[in-house]
Amino acid sequence: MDLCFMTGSLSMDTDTSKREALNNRCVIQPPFKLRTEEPILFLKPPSAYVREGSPVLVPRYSSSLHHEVELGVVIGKGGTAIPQAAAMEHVAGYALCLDMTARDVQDVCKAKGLPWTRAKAFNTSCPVSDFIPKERIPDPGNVKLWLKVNDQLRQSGCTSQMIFSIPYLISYISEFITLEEGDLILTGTPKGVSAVQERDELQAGIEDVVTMSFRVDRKE
Ligand SMILES: CC(=O)CC(=O)C(=O)O
Ligand SMILES: [Mg+2]
Repeated sequence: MDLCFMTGSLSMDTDTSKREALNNRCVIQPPFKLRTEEPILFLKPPSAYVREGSPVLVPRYSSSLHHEVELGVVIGKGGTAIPQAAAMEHVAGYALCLDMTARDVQDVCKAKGLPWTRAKAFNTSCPVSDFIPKERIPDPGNVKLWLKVNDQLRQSGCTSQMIFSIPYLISYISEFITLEEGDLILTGTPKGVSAVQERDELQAGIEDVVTMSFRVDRKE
């Protein structure tokens, strides 16, 4: 998997009418001003990926590392300006992902109008499961995700609550960033994000499709 695109800021919502209205729009229209209802995007580099067996590291500069469980969409066929109608043809499959976020740092960045790179893109900030072939999730817009910390359920939600559908996100991003095979798009997290501590055990899953676990450690 290559670059990791993240969609953020309240990416899941329970207001169906708002969701439907947004998903019917796919092209950025001039003037090129970010509308608040557009997805907020940020990037994670390949060094953010971490696989089971290796720990998630709390950055030295953070005292509030949060978990965000998310469905990741793996691009199989690249493209530019992909129409929503064709978007799913570009999907190879999925991965269960955690968008680990240094919330204290993100709050400072938000207050100062700075980018979220230090809060979201540090080493091990993107734990990922094994690749899940597309056929194993026939309806990615309606799967349940969960996350436990030390066996306590913290997050439980359904991708039907996403504000932005997967075809919309692929179309939206590819308008200005060419998507490439292996890119991973994280689609937003359900409610319940909370802080983790050194030595915590994180477990997450997608229904009966996949589970994964990670231990939290502090960078020496
Ligand atoms: C405020 C955030 O960190 C947004 C985000 O990443 C999300 O999944 O929502
Ligand atoms: Mg997130």
